[in-house]
Amino acid sequence: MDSTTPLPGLSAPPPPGAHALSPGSYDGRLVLVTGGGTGLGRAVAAEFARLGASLLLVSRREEHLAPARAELAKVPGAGPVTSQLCDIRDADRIAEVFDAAVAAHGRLPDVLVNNAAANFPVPSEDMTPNGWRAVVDITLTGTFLMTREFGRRHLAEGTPGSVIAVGASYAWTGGPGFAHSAAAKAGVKSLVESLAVEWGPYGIQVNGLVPGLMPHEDMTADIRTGLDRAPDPDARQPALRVGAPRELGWAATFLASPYARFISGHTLVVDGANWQRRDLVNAPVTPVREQLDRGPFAP
Ligand SMILES: CCCCCCCCCCC/C=C/C(=O)SCCNC(=O)CCNC(=O)[C@H](O)C(C)(C)COP(=O)(O)OP(=O)(O)OC[C@H]1O[C@@H](n2cnc3c(N)ncnc32)[C@H](O)[C@@H]1OP(=O)(O)O
Ligand SMILES: NC(=O)C1=CN([C@@H]2O[C@H](COP(=O)(O)OP(=O)(O)OC[C@H]3O[C@@H](n4cnc5c(N)ncnc54)[C@H](OP(=O)(O)O)[C@@H]3O)[C@@H](O)[C@H]2O)C=CC1
Repeated sequence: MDSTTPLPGLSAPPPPGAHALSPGSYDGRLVLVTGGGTGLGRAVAAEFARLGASLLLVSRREEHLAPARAELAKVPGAGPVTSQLCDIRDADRIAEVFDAAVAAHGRLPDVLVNNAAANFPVPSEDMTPNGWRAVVDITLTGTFLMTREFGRRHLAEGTPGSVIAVGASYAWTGGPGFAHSAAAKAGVKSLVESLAVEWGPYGIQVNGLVPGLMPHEDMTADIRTGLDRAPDPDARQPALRVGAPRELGWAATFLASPYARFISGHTLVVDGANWQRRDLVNAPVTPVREQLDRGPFAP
């Protein structure tokens, strides 16, 4: 390969509609996806549906859930798709969601995908206590409350289950400009490790799943604006491309499958090695305030 030949990077994923596991692998299984109405949650739900799963989508806004329900019900091979409105910070409402799952689907969810999270870019010195609380309560406490209810129900019934918690790689590295979310995701990673040991004896597997940069049309405006400031996102990744949401879905369907039953307490990163990236000569530091176009700090 001479210096003029373009580098291949990591190959493009198989096309939408392809699946890694056999058709019908999830027939008769119920998968609950929080935040399943938008973005990566909807993409993960679609891959379970393609393999025959029934779905229960959970989030706060019907305008997110209704179109997703309609779209996912049309996936060839999908089981019934229902949804429940719920703020995952509300433990009482979460209990009602599990009651509704049994009423609608005749079974507890076999798989819980904790995908819902909250995030906005902000320099830490500007962050309000309420802004911190909103992100940590949704991302960490909400994940705990959903997982606790899933575990309690299965322990009471003596049935097995699989939990996946969607994380972010700044759980390991810290996330300048996203300190609340990074701290919460570090908590999620730790929670996975604790619960995998606590509940393994009861047949409940608990794993983390971390997407790399996977742009999608539902990204919040301020994250989208931040990304738009950096042209050619593909060239900024070691894979020479960003991730496709379906790649997270394929990883999730593997992690909750019988082939991954001995994997528990693990956090799988699907990011083409982006979080491992280190340069001998780093790019100059741009302070977070400057990245976010903020003027000098004014207390
Ligand atoms: C430098 C930019 C680079 C960008 C490129 C990198 C991208 C990497 C991203 C990697 C990881 C991604 C992780 C994700 O989690 S993405 C998921 C994002 N999705 C969501 O957040 C869901 C939708 N979001 C929300 O609903 C809201 O943002 C919120 C989380 C705040 C919802 O909570 P709640 O309904 O309780 O919120 P309130 O409206 O009552 O607000 C609570 C306090 O938070 C303050 N707030 C809210 N939004 C913002 C904002 N955009 N900026 C600053 N502060 C905000 C709000 O003011 C409240 O605080 P106060 O009462 O003190 O005012
Ligand atoms: N996209 C990316 O590149 C990356 C994403 N991630 C992670 O992937 C996951 C999905 O992110 P993404 O799809 O991009 O983001 P989205 O903003 O599309 O999804 C967030 C979802 O969470 C739901 N949600 C937020 N707050 C609550 C709440 N209190 N109760 C119930 N549901 C709630 C929202 O639905 P509603 O508003 O209806 O409540 C929405 O569907 C998150 O865990 C995120 O941290 C990590 C790294 C990179």
